[in-house]
Amino acid sequence: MSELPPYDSFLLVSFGGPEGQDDVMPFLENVLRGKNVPRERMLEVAEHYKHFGGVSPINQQNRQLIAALQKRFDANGIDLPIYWGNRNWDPYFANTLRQMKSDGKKRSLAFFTSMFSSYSGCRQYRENIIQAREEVGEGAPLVEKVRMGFNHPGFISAMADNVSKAAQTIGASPAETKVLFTAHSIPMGMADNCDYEKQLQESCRLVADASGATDWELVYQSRSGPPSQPWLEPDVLDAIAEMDDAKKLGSLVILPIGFVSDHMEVLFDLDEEAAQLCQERGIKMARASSAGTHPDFVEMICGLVRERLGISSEKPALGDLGAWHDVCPQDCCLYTPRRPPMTGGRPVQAN
Ligand SMILES: C=CC1=C(C)c2cc3[nH]c(cc4nc(cc5[nH]c(cc1n2)c(C)c5CCC(=O)O)C(CCC(=O)O)=C4C)c(C)c3C=C
Ligand SMILES: [Fe+2]
Ligand SMILES: [Fe+2]
Repeated sequence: MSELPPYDSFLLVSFGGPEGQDDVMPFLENVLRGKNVPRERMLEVAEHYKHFGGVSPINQQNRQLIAALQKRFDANGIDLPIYWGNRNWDPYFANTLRQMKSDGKKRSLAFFTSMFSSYSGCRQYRENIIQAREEVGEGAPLVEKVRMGFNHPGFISAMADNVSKAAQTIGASPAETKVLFTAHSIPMGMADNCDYEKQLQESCRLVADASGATDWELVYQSRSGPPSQPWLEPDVLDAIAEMDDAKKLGSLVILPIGFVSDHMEVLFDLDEEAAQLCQERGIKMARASSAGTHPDFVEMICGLVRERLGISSEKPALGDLGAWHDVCPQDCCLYTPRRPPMTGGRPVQAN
């Protein structure tokens, strides 16, 4: 068996987003290809993007993350050039891998901008990368992801810090307010085959402990399936209304723990819809920032890279689940939709 080349590059693997009005529909066509999502939902989401000028904040946030990472790589003596590729918008994976090949890169460590394991956040990215490597052909670099960081002390402290800062803006401590953690809802057929909910529950519990929050719940947002298909619940808006009906909510902090930066879904579903609902009901609401470029989060990514480079032998993880696997098992994050997708890659392993 031939020996693997050493890691020579770092790849930020992300989702991508439109950069103007004309990009919105082609972007959404990319996102929803092969997914059982009604056309009306796609048009509804298109309106959210158009409402913000057709520009998703995600690409700019990824540029900022790369800039912050570059500084931390330099300070930590990590000598890997940083590349960036997306699933749904420019720069697409195949173009990035082509560039890496022409720069002579052979083996890359990748960070996926999803903190929790699911088909979309894990396996689908690995399939996308296999497909992109096939497109690039011989000499395309190998890509290996670092482990999931949902219980890493750096992620937990960044999230706890953001909860505390948000609570402060409404004159409370985390212990004095209700805290809702939100994550992207996914179809039950997807949730059944991965550890998404288990990791989310653990992460929320750890952030609550670290911030001193005692009254908290995990809820979901951005559901996109047809009404006939079960997705993870409760929805954030339903949860707020139900809780407030049961016992008047004085104040509320919402942390989108399932998103690593303040995406359009966060801006629309939380800063517009949830904020409006809270205003109507007289609930003091503060939305905590997602991880973004929080120094502890950036340091966490550096730590995950250092582990894989062998610079550090520690694998920090809080709570009960331990450090997640470096290499995904064969059946990791499979998705068997109730209705087969129209298109899509064959199930493959990319580690
Ligand atoms: C079948 C499942 C999903 C559908 C349908 C879906 C539609 C959809 N999603 C976005 C925007 C984003 N989705 C993101 C992440 C994400 N999406 C799903 C599942 C479906 N999305 C999952 C499981 C995840 C991973 C969650 C996570 O851990 O981050 C993101 C964030 C991407 C990132 O930060 O890299 C966005 C943005 C749209 C617009 C959409 C269409 C209606
Ligand atoms: Fe999504
Ligand atoms: Fe996985």
